[in-house]
Amino acid sequence: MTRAAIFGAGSWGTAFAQVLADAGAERVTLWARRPEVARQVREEHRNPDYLPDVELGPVVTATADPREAAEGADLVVLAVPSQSLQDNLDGWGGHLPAGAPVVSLMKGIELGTGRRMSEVIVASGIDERRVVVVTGPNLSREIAARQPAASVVAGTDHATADRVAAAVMTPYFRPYTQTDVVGAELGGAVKNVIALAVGMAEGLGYGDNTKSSLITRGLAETARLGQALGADPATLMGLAGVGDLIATCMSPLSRNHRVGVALGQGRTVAEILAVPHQTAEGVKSCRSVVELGARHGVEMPICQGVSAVVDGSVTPERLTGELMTRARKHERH
Ligand SMILES: NC(=O)c1ccc[n+]([C@@H]2O[C@H](COP(=O)([O-])OP(=O)(O)OC[C@H]3O[C@@H](n4cnc5c(N)ncnc54)[C@H](O)[C@@H]3O)[C@@H](O)[C@H]2O)c1
Ligand SMILES: O=P(O)(O)OC[C@H](O)CO
Repeated sequence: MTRAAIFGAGSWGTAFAQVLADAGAERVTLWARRPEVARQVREEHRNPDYLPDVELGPVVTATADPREAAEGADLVVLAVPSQSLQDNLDGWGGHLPAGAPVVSLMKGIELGTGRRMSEVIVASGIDERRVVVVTGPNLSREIAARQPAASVVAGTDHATADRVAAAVMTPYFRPYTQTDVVGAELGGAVKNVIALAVGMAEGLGYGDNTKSSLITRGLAETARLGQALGADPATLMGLAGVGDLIATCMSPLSRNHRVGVALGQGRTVAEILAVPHQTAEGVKSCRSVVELGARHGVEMPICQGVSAVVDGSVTPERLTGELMTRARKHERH
């Protein structure tokens, strides 16, 4: 039976704790940065800041001490904001148990380096074969409500991915194993940026034709980046690509979608982020995705446009005009 340590007690870390518990884990320990969150999970079996309506079972506990969280764990899960991963690993990476699979739930690209989260983890000294990525159309509130969903469990070592898949399978959470870590991570990171664009379209008052066009052309950008980085195109046609893109772009539960709507309604990033909110990875990763694309000669006009709106150099209205008046081209190019 699994003894899991989850680093990051936000929406997804907490919902994933419930998945592991429902899949039969013996113990799930959440590491929370704030002692108050750890106390509430431990004593009240709730995480009011992130999943207020969810009662966590007795198997789920929490601590603010990373050493205590990691002690005796045979499965490690990382669920902190992507841009904080390196700092976090610098702080407590040394406590992670040797040999345990390390699961990344994060969907972002590191600013400045263009690294995927698995690359950050491997660079910290963890063997690549231990690293597994769980990604797909998995909005935390729906998973926490035990609504059926499928997911991708990707690892370069299939046996490790399969072990993780077995540890998370429940009647409402269906994992599919994969060995294409690059495609799985790119799908998860780029869809957040496209969801910002789709949200902007909604905020501007546009309808489903506009959103569908952005989703489809966003997928074309993701596929081009994937091809340049060696991803399997089939991965991006699966749950980690199309699946997550649809869920994130269309759902009012998506934080990226919601930030996009606010931008489309004319609010600035500074105004939106001034209100305490949960992580919308696309706000930071839009720039790193564009830089990664540029480094590999990949044209990503929607991501570039989103990045320009986020940095305040273009308005969503102007971006619409710019995207619609680009030179005509063949659909496959
Ligand atoms: N929420 C979802 O539906 C969902 C689903 C799949 C994947 N993800 C991905 O999971 C990752 C985590 O997202 P989330 O939804 O749990 O975010 P969240 O904003 O709900 O929670 C983030 C957690 O990290 C903590 N945190 C913030 N800054 C930190 C720092 N510098 N160091 C350590 N901890 C810090 C917060 O206090 C919080 O506990 C993201 O990469 C996200 O894209 C989220
Ligand atoms: O709320 P978002 O926009 O971070 O999206 C959550 C998940 O990644 C959806 O699969």
